[in-house]
Amino acid sequence: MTDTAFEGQTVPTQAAGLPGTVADYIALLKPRVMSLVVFSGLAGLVVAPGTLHPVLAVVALLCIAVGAGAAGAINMWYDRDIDAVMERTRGRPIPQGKVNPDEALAFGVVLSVASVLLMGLAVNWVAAAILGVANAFYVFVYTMWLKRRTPQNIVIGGAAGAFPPMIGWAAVTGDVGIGPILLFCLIFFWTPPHFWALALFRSGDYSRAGVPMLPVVAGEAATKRQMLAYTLLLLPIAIAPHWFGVGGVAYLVGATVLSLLFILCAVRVMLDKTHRAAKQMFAYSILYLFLLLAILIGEKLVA
Ligand code: HEM
Ligand SMILES: CC(C)=CCC/C(C)=C/CC/C(C)=C/COP(=O)(O)OP(=O)(O)O
Repeated sequence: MTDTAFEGQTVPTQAAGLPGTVADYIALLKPRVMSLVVFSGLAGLVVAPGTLHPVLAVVALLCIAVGAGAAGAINMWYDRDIDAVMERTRGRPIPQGKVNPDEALAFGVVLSVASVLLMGLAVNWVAAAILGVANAFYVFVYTMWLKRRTPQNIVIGGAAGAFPPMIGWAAVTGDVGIGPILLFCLIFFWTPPHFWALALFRSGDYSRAGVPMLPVVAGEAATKRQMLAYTLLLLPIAIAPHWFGVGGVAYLVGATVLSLLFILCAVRVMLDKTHRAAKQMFAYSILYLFLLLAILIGEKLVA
């Protein structure tokens, strides 16, 4: 493998004709992000009324994992130009020349179609349809349409990541009611503070790549105000499932305390002149969603 200089960094060029390794293809699926996506699908599956055969439950989760990962691979294919100039993403398989863009696209498309078909044939077509919509939303609405055009990209595009609990729920019941809609809302309103916390300390990346993320376009102060507004909105939204029979008292208490801490994070970010509080808020955002979903799952399992 040879190396070329890229913006002061050393970036390996593609090893002539060599296919990427398994690890490179796994990296295309954005596995760390997708782990929480799958966990949110599991939460929908567990809290839905009724039961699903354990084998089918595993198949449903596998389809969510593969479908979401495949959308991530197509996102990496489309965004290969900006990924190459952002410090956070320039180590990815395509900008590193480890996977050919056409192969990444084919990989993503084949897995997207396969995950939806398998979900439909093995589980049910309602869950399959929502998986297909989530996949298409991430690829076409967020990645191709909004990401490079508007600072509201992740507010609208965030809907893609909010579908997995609904998919898990529909895998069990074959339909969608108020419960999964509220879980959708939870992730939908969680996404802006989750992402903008990261965008605050990565704004140099986005500005260099010409991506109009909120801190780049509207500035840090406006972004911080928006983050606080979303965390305030999230408090009643996070506890709402409890009033509709999804999540018991432990969930109500957990959602209240965790949401108040999220608001506190947003206040600290507003007062912080450095990016320390934003980094902590980004890490907390992941813990917040993980713990909320874990309480939901745990409570249902011990009931
Ligand atoms: C449009 C919606 C979203 C946007 C724009 C977004 C953006 C991001 C970005 C840019 C990162 C950094 C990734 C990296 O460094 O490789 C990240 C990390 C992460 N996101 Fe999100 N996210 C969104 C929705 C979600 C959803 C719905 C989930 C799960 C339910 C999620 C879970 C995570 C996790 C677990 C990480 C940490 C990954 C790591 O450890 O590196 N995100 N997110
Ligand atoms: C079932 C299904 C299809 C679910 C989709 C799940 C989903 C939309 C998760 C969030 C996507 C995500 C990591 C966005 C990152 O933004 P980016 O792509 O701009 O981040 P990057 O700069 O790291 O590429």
